[in-house]
Amino acid sequence: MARIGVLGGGRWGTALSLHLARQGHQVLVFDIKSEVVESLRRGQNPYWEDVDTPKGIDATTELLEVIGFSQVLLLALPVQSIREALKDVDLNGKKVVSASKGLEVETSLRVSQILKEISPHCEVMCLSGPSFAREVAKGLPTAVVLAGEEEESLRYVQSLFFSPYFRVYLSTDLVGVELGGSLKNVVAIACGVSDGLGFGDNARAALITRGLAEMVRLGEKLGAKRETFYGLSGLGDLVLTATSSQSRNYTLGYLLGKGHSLSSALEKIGQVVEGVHTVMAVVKLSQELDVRAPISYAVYRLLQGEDPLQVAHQLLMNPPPHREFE
Ligand SMILES: NC(=O)c1ccc[n+]([C@@H]2O[C@H](COP(=O)([O-])OP(=O)(O)OC[C@H]3O[C@@H](n4cnc5c(N)ncnc54)[C@H](O)[C@@H]3O)[C@@H](O)[C@H]2O)c1
Ligand SMILES: O=P(O)(O)OC[C@H](O)CO
Repeated sequence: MARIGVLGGGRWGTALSLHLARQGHQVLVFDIKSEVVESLRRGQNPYWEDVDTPKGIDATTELLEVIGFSQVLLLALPVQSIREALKDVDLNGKKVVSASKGLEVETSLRVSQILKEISPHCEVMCLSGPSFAREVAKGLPTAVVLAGEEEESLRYVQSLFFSPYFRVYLSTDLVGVELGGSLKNVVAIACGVSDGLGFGDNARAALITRGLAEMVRLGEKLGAKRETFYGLSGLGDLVLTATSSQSRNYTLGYLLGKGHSLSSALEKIGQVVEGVHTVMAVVKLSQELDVRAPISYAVYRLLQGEDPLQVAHQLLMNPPPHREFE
């Protein structure tokens, strides 16, 4: 049994807390929203009425209380809030497992890089893969990957999460696992737009495949291993997110394709949509590194308010015919 602090009592932080408490761990959740904290303190999860909340979960609005309590810290905050939220705390010597998926807009950094800037001697791992919060909360079968640099820590954290319905595979490609979970959100927006425009199943399959190629091109330039993108945190999460109306990123794209403005789509969803921010960093990185990223550029232009049909036609028509792999 371990003491696990969870930073962020949103859907993902809560689903993982439910799972960890069911494994017999003691969980303390931190969130800025008092209604989330109060609900967890009453023994009720704030999001899913049909999911029982096991004993072993407490919650607080005091960040330092969670840091002091935890043997392992699980980070499930929206990526753009991480630096500000953690700027005054000392995470040196802590094992931090990031479950957030995205890049920081200002710096284009991954979560592990942000954490290392804040506390250079913390040990960061990343838990990622195809995993909708609601399904994990309900205890439905899920497989994810845990990446990090220290074999012993990976095995320890794997043992904390592992259960018959929550399989955790290990990887030493931290860069690739973080990038897979971040970049797939942008491709999922594109697939949602395509479906919203009524382009059909062929178009979505093409976008997923060419989107994966785009993720690999950028990922390799940033130091990731190609094979990681064909695993759970890459293709696995891309397929899940780009084909399901449970995904906020896909839904955002779908609403844009149906003619909603960005602000009205975001308001309708009312939860964090990481791809909206990550695409800014992706466009900047692909320019700096001279990587072809037509799908990400198309998403970027859409989010600037350009007409979805026009952007889609340009995406399809602009590139001259070329080989599939070159
Ligand atoms: N929901 C999923 O299915 C899922 C699955 C895997 C990964 N993720 C990732 O998890 C991260 C969080 O997503 P979510 O679905 O939980 O979002 P959410 O919109 O459900 O909740 C976000 C939570 O973060 C809290 N928060 C925001 N800023 C904060 C701060 N400074 N301090 C403390 N709390 C703060 C909010 O109060 C809210 O409770 C994202 O990076 C997302 O990509 C989500
Ligand atoms: O709802 P989304 O689009 O943020 O996706 C959630 C998870 O990343 C799925 O693995």
